[in-house]
Amino acid sequence: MQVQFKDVTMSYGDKEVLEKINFTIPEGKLVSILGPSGCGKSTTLMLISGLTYPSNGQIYFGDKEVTKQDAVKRKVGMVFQNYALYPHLTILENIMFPLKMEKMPKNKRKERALELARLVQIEEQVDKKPKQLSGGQQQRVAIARALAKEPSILLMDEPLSNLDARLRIEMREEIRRIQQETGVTTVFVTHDQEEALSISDEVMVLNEGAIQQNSDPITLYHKPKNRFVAQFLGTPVINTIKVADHPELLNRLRLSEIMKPEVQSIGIRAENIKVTTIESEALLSGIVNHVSRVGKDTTVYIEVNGHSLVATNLGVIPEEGTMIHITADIEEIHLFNFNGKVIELEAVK
Ligand SMILES: Nc1ncnc2c1ncn2[C@@H]1O[C@H](COP(=O)(O)OP(=O)(O)OP(=O)(O)O)[C@@H](O)[C@H]1O
Repeated sequence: MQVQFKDVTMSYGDKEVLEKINFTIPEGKLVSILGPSGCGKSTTLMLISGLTYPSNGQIYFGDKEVTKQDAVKRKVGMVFQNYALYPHLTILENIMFPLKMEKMPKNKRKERALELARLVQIEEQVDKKPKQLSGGQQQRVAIARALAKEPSILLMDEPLSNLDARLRIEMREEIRRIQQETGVTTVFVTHDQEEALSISDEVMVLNEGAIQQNSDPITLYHKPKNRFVAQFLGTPVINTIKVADHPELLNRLRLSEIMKPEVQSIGIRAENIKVTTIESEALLSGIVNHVSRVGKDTTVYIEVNGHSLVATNLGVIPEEGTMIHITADIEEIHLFNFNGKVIELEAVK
């Protein structure tokens, strides 16, 4: 089911949490809502579920307006961080529970629950109680239960937060597989950028009550629309260099005279910094402050006029204390204006 928000505002008392947001979640896709703590991710999910209603604006499921429709009628499935399984029921009974509420005949609901147990690969555990299962297995049960009623939309609120690092990676792949097998439109809330980028068809980045960008993961990473998105995605954090601190940059980037006053800072990701031996070709020159080697990864910290830049993919490993000249392909350099918005490269050519 397609979900659409039209000018949706949400306030708690005087506090405006979402301000006139507009987006469409296409049918059958997995869309992540990503953003820092308190940006309104869970609120957006609650508005989709119908557990809360917006202060203003409209919400549509397909062509039908559901803005003030009761949560039960919307038929959404929900999965939470804490699994919320019934401890006294077996795994099978947990999965069957929503079907029992719907008064589905017992043999049919057992058949459906077993089918879902197979889908989430928990069929060996169906006679156990939740506490006999690992966190990852319990989350599989919670997903099966949420899918039992064939929901119009599956909503997941930080479903992997309680799992350890390795299990998180395994379960996010599982969520992707289950979503693709069932084709259910899924909205996945997370504050973990890697999680969002790895499993989503589209990622919606929220901050301060506004959608910063809504794109597929590759576009989001390589073509951020503003400095917030550029800095929120990627490890290490993108290098941002203020033009005022390095006025030589504007000439070295060969920007047109019209554009020069527009550029407040530039961003270059650590993996896009390259070394050049030709000083005149360099964007900046600096002293290698520190070289850190962890396993296969080498991170180089370069001090340029009192500011530290990070490079991760230099090819050569420079010696600490030496001077190096650095550059980057023009396509990999992000130009930000004084409002933090990206200036499109086409505009400066
Ligand atoms: N029922 C409520 N009453 C008042 N304020 C609320 C209520 N629910 C949420 N808020 C506030 O709205 C803002 C957004 O909350 P929300 O839970 O949507 O954020 P979030 O992005 O999901 O954050 P987190 O990642 O920390 O869970 C926060 O400042 C929060 O304190």
